[in-house]
Amino acid sequence: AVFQHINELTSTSYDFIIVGGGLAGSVVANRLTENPKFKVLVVEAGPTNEGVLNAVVPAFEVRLWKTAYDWNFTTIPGKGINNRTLDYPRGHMLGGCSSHNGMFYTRGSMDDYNRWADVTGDPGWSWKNLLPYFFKNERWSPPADRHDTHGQFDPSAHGYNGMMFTSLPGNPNTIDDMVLKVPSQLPDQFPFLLDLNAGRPLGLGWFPYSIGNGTRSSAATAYLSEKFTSRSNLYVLLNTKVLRVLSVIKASKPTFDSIEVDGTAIKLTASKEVILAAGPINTPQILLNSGVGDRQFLHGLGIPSVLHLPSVGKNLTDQPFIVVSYSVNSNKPQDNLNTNATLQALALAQWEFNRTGPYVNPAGGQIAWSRLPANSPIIKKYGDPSAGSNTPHLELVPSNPISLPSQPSHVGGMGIILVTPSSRGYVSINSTDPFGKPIIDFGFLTTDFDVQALIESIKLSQKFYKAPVWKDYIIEQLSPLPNATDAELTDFMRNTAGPSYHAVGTAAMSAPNANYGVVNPDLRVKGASGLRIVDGSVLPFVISAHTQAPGYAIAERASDLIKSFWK
Ligand SMILES: Cc1cc2nc3c(=O)[nH]c(=O)nc-3n(C[C@H](O)[C@H](O)[C@H](O)COP(=O)(O)OP(=O)(O)OC[C@H]3O[C@@H](n4cnc5c(N)ncnc54)[C@H](O)[C@@H]3O)c2cc1C
Repeated sequence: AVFQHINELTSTSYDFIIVGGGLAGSVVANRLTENPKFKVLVVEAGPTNEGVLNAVVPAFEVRLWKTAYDWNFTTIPGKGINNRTLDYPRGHMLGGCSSHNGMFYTRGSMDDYNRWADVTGDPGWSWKNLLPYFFKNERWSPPADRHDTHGQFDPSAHGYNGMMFTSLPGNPNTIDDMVLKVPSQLPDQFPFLLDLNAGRPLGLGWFPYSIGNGTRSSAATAYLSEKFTSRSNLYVLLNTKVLRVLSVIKASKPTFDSIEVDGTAIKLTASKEVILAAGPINTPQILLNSGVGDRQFLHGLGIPSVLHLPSVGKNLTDQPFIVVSYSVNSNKPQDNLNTNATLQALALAQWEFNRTGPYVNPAGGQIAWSRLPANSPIIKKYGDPSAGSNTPHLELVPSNPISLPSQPSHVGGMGIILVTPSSRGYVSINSTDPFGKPIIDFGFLTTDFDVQALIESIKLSQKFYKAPVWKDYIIEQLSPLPNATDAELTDFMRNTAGPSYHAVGTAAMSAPNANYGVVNPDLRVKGASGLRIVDGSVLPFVISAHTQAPGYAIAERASDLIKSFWK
């Protein structure tokens, strides 16, 4: 059942308590309660996703930012980005970020997973062994407009019986045909790639969204719909913030068995495990508030140390994002959608009528993923942070033209992500107050590799728009200026780079005998009992893609690990 307030709970003791009903927490809650013997409580700080139109209409995702459905984080001034602070939205509702993300559904490269298996010594995290878990998550479905998708994906790379809908873009974008001509005109830089999720994402192709029947599919809609929350062993408590995880010492180890929540002295207990799934920003914050982290640091703040784990909150990774913009010739009505209220009303009416039209696409239809060449002087000089030769360094997403009141013509261009950054940051706290805002610094552009690779990406995007197909479309490059020097491009990036919202790594997995890391490959916290972490914070490296698909695979596998541990 779903409860709005802690006073509604009829019991304070459970087998498992899951902290955070976000992407991973929803999956684990669903899978654990497949076993009727497990009594599971999910505690989610935010409200329900149900009935929230902006979490349903794919194109409305950004309308949830800076609302009560968002944690509204802000980073501290970043050294590599000219001391700018950045807004950092995170989903504050059932489904977590999966209820308000961009819905790109990308797995990354097989190398990403194989490196992770190597580093942790657990082959279960390899590409081959995780594939069944991707399939358990994915239910491939027709696009909203039911267009013929032949030649737009590889059927063997997808799951058809999983929990969450995925589909190719469901409404034509005005630049689709031009983008798709680039591979034949510039085959060396941008070869056509049939499927970006088949393990070797190098080239240009269509990408899927977590959308089914023209609506957002999220961890909440897929794993915590009424069909599942009506299970008699599943309890979902909303609007309740967890402040700390609590332990007792057993056999000289901290054994976690309960949680402290906002606004009540009631302690909720877990006889088997507390599972932290609060996401890569909040999970380390809760750990630090609970005395799990670097002992000396916590001592300095006046927090009694429960478990000395210096890696908590370290290794924060996200991928820097920049935009190269152009003025473009565009005369399609759809390109005025962002400013024309009549078109917007029509688009919403169409969506409401039969879940089709421009509002079924949150963004573009294709991605070009590219790798710096093996003989690149950047790699020679600074090393290669990627996981291997199947792995892209750069993601280029050609963007649909929009009309801007400040510009006489439409504006289009390229969103660029450095998917394999070598910069790292941290999440921390600066007081004993569990309600305090976390300190967040991504360390963006603090390594030479990142700066140089992004300079390269701008040049690559310029090559992209040199393909003959763009001749009548591109008017001029607006920003950065087309003839900018490398020094000017560096300034441009430091002044404009933002996040991709793909935070990971702050409670990283490592081999059981490693002298760093927060969890073992089975996701149990090192040196403790009764505490597991299942969310994006356990990723040791960011995947060379967007992070929701790996999040689902982690949570699906974690559920099996937990089930077999308690068999
Ligand atoms: C704006 C945005 C756009 C994105 N776009 C994409 C995309 O297009 N494609 C993609 O693949 N990925 C995207 N992502 C990333 C992806 O959504 C995340 O990687 C993924 O959701 C992380 O899952 P998680 O389980 O680690 O955390 P979350 O999904 O963030 O779940 C954490 C949950 O814990 C809850 N919580 C936190 N603290 C507490 C507490 N103290 N007490 C109780 N509950 C708590 C939160 O409210 C939340 O529900 C995007 C993310 C954002 C923010």
